[in-house]
Amino acid sequence: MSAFYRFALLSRVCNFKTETGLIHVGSMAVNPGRLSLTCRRCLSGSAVDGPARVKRVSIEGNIAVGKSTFARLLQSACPDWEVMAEPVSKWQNIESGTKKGKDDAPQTTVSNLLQMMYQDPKRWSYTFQTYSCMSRLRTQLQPPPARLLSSEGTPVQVYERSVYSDRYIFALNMFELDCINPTEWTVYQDWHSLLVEQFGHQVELEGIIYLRAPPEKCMERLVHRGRSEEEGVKLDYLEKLHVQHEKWLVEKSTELHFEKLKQIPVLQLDASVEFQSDPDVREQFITKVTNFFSAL
Ligand SMILES: Nc1ncnc2c1ncn2[C@@H]1O[C@H](COP(=O)(O)OP(=O)(O)OP(=O)(O)O)[C@@H](O)[C@H]1O
Ligand SMILES: Nc1nc(=O)c2ncn([C@H]3C[C@H](O)[C@@H](CO)O3)c2[nH]1
Repeated sequence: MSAFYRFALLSRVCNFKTETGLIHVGSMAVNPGRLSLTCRRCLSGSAVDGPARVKRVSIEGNIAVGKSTFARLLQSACPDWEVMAEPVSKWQNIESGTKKGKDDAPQTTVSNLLQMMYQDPKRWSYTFQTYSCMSRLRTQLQPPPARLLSSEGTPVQVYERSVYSDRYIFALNMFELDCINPTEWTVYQDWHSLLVEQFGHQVELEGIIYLRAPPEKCMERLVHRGRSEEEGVKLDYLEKLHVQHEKWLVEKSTELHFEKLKQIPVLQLDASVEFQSDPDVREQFITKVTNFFSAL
């Protein structure tokens, strides 16, 4: 595809305006902070139909595949898109403050549940999944910002992972690895189903973006990122998570328990390509995402 055609295509769906007023798609993420993006009608508009319903989409993918990086790209590309980050820092800093010291002064302990889970998965996986799922639920229940509610385009709330990957990727994987025992797995599934059914439409998604890359590439990025809790993560673990993603989102062989989830459209993107230094690749990604959102 020629550069001109790409430019024309992207300009049709989403006009990016620089500070100078020039439409300048190619430099979009080179320096996103400098951009003022205007694409109120970048998605099939509902301006004439009254307030738009906010669509909800999750970004799924293996550890270190690039979800946060991709999410930042989306956030800078269109004001109608609101990205909700995975609450990792909450899992790393759990404050418990009930114990009293000798002098009766209240004491606060901070624990890192992410680290505890990686260091002793048999002991902590169930606890981790209860907390990760609860924090994802809280994120998915947050109302959209006013900016999205008053949008004349098609506003989209984008979540980094979801209550569904919590169950069908991670908790399932931990069960299969024997880090969650059969009783814990039954209990987890029971409350997970109850919560998702009770919250109904509030936690439903309209679409999923699957960032796909070979586990070896994710391992490379994980090592490069150097998050201390992940020091002991082996390629074998990423391979298992890759298989879980493939079964759920590509082969569709994972047993699902929610009707809407069985029909959900999935946009698959090749995340093994380097887009941070390549504006053409970024443009292609944004175009695909824009078209995907407009079709939901
Ligand atoms: N397309 C890319 N090309 C090259 N490097 C990338 C790309 N995307 C992300 N990275 C790098 O890979 C590392 C992991 O990226 P990131 O933190 O976005 O992953 P993630 O999927 O959000 O991770 P997690 O599963 O832990 O939430 C970072 O160092 C990031 O700079
Ligand atoms: N066991 C387990 N269950 C989850 O639901 C889950 N979600 C994320 N993670 C790990 C992956 C990254 O190291 C880090 C940030 O994504 O947290 C999880 N680990």
